[in-house]
Amino acid sequence: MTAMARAPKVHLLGLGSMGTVLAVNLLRFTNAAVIPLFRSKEKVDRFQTEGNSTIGIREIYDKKSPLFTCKLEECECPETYQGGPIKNLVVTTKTYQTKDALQPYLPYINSSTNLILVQNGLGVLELLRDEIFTGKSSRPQLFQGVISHGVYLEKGYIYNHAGWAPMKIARIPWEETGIIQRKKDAQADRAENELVALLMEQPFAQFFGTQHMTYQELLVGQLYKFLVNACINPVTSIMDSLNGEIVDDCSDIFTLIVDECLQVLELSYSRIFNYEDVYQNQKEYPDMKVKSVLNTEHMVRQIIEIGCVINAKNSSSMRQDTLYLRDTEIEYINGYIVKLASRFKIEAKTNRAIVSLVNLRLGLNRRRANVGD
Ligand SMILES: NC(=O)C1=CN([C@@H]2O[C@H](COP(=O)(O)OP(=O)(O)OC[C@H]3O[C@@H](n4cnc5c(N)ncnc54)[C@H](OP(=O)(O)O)[C@@H]3O)[C@@H](O)[C@H]2O)C=CC1
Ligand SMILES: CC(C)(CO)C(=O)C(=O)O
Repeated sequence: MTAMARAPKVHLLGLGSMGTVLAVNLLRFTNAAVIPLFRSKEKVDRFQTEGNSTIGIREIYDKKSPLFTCKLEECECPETYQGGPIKNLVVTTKTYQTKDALQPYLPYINSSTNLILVQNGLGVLELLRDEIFTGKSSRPQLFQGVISHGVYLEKGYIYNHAGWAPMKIARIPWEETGIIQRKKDAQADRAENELVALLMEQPFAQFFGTQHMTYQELLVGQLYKFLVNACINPVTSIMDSLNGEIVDDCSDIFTLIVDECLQVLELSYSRIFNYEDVYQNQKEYPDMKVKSVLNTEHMVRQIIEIGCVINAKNSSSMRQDTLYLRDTEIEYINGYIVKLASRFKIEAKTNRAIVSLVNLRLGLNRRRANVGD
């Protein structure tokens, strides 16, 4: 039986920018049922009454594109959820919201649940392993989505899809020892796993740009995307700018940030940075370029291209947080480098300064909102 025939149910935790772009595209291009899990009954009621249970995406990267809207037939929150075990769970909350958001649904997540994290940054895997899913036998099937689409709120439940870029997906191993996967491991997921099959189903995969791969390939993509976020997100927040506005003058600060991040990441992800030396020409494993991709000069060019050119009209997710006076993901991005560096007994002064400046920007915005400027 194909995924199309079964109409998979996808529960979605985090109906914000990323959640909405995924939900709208899943509903447009597959037969999946998407069920958002809201924070509270009050949020469900507001969505149903003020929002008429409708979400929308305006693809502003394509001037001719109409507004795509979808009505969500079912939605839940911790007070109302009475369903059985959850089969497919997409987590699109901010990283720092993950633990609280998952907590009410833990009784419904088991070893048959497919749980995919679609988030920026690093550090959530450790959180899930050490603080949430501590019992090994009941851990869900875990996947990661590394997403480069740029999306921000227009108003209500309508979001602007400002930059189109692919989403890479792979199974995450729960243990460090499993980080190098064989090509046939990924092929098995594509054939047998409902969530992977759904996300790779055509025409969804083509329109949304999903690419499925082994974990080590995803990890290179994740570190790459991490470097994009370590530059674009804090710098646009500190400067309070759209991504495209900093295009001409950002390469110096980006070089400082990337150089320091790479020094620290190389220490922690040595198996990935040494992959080419060990696995080159081993047919069971994918060929992968690491050192020619994850180096400062190449990355700074790529970050400017993805962050400031393709996503020129985007207001980064961290800048959105500082504008709406919400906590930011800085501890899972530049702050993660600071913590990792201290584990290796080295200093990460540039990233430490970046963390302080983002916190200063958020503090200043909150103060202005409270006492005026
Ligand atoms: N926006 C972008 O362009 C991109 C974002 N990303 C990454 O994707 C992830 C999501 O970001 P983004 O979509 O921008 O974030 P948003 O803030 O737009 O969305 C997060 C959503 O999670 C919901 N949420 C938070 N806590 C809970 C909870 N306890 N229960 C239920 N829902 C909850 C929020 O609802 P509530 O209103 O109740 O707080 C909100 O709707 C982040 O890691 C981000 O870095 C990646 C690429 C691009
Ligand atoms: C789209 C991009 C790269 C930059 O805006 C992003 O990931 C974000 O805003 O968090």
